Amino acid sequence: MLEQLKEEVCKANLDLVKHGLVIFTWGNVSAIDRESGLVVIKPSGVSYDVMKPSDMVVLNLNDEVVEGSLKPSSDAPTHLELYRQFPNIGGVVHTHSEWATSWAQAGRGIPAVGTTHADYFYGEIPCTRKMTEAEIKGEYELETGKVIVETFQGLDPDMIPGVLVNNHAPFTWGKNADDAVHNAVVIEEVAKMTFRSLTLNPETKMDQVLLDKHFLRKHGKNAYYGQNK
Ligand SMILES: O=C(CO)[C@@H](O)[C@H](O)COP(=O)(O)O
Repeated sequence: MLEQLKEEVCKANLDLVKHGLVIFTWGNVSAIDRESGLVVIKPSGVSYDVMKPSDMVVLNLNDEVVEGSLKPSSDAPTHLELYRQFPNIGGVVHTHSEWATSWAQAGRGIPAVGTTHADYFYGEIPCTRKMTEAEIKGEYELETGKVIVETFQGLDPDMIPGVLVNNHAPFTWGKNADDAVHNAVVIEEVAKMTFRSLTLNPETKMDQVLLDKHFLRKHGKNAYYGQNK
């Protein structure tokens, strides 16, 4: 099981490069085996050019390395906090993709103004609040995870599978690593298109009925916004 998950996570990390979402060693992808509670994540600082499945690092949800000789991604504490608090997710992605990072650095959430967005995110993709000095000076990556979870109080992470971390960059998630990468590609595309739409027409908005139509058609009748399931 873990060997297959290492293959999947390694491929997902390499797919970030394929989709043009990362350069150098930026970004990271992980996945969790919910049965064992073990998380497989990219090693820190390793070039994608030489990355292979056996380089992946295995952690438990207490952030302890249980397998692997390399250092886990520096963002591992953020991934782990999301797995602890969002029980339905199976994969997490972090990138510094250009357009989504621009919205994050501006401290703005991405509003839903089109059906491309609505097919994947049921409403605005939120931006977290600024982190406090204490949070930044503390266990920064863990605190980053906590501020993401705080941002989703009253929101359903299964219906909005992504977030912009203020002054930082996007995180996305999904049912597995591949799904999380898919959402990372989409958040970058809607970041680009929404910026252009608002530049052309700052007043543009999307009716709730159209948002409902597109999201509910793709994700089923039980999906609803702003309530706990
Ligand atoms: O967010 C960041 C840096 O701000 C990360 O995306 C790093 O760029 C990748 O770190 P590793 O996963 O290689 O530790």
